[in-house]
Amino acid sequence: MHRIDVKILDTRLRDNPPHYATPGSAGLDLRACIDGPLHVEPGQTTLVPTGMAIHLADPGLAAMILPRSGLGHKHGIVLGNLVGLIDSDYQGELMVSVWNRGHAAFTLNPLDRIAQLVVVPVLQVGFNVVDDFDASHRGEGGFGSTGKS
Ligand SMILES: O=c1ccn([C@H]2C[C@H](O)[C@@H](COP(=O)(O)OP(=O)(O)OP(=O)(O)O)O2)c(=O)[nH]1
Repeated sequence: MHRIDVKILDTRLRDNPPHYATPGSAGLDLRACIDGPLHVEPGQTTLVPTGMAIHLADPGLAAMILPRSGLGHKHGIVLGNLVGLIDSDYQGELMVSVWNRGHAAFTLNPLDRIAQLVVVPVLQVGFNVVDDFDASHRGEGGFGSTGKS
């Protein structure tokens, strides 16, 4: 198992340090470290602190912030950046861009679980600049080019 360093920046998280909800969870819940209720109006995007920082350190790792499916599906609460990408050398507080894409105002309360963090492996590659690629089956076809009768 990989182990990464975590800083708890908000003392309210000390009683509930980061842990996966179940042994099979892929996502670590991120909580809204806000001082009071925060109303997010339809169409509004607001940056919410999570009270924690991670340092992945290994360039072979990255983390992604993803929406919670229940919040997104039932309430339209998703991410203003769609996906947040956390670099392995980032050491600042994890921030969540909360976007209310729904039609009703939504209230976030302190320590609500607002998004989830997934740690993923990353391949760092070198780029060879070429004039032509080796032939491939697909070539340049895309955007629905397959499966036409
Ligand atoms: O949802 C997010 C997305 C990013 N970050 C942090 C971690 C990430 O490593 C850093 C930079 O993110 P990104 O590279 O996506 O931002 P940018 O807009 O390209 O700015 P920068 O010039 O800082 O790279 O911001 C978050 O806390 N939450």
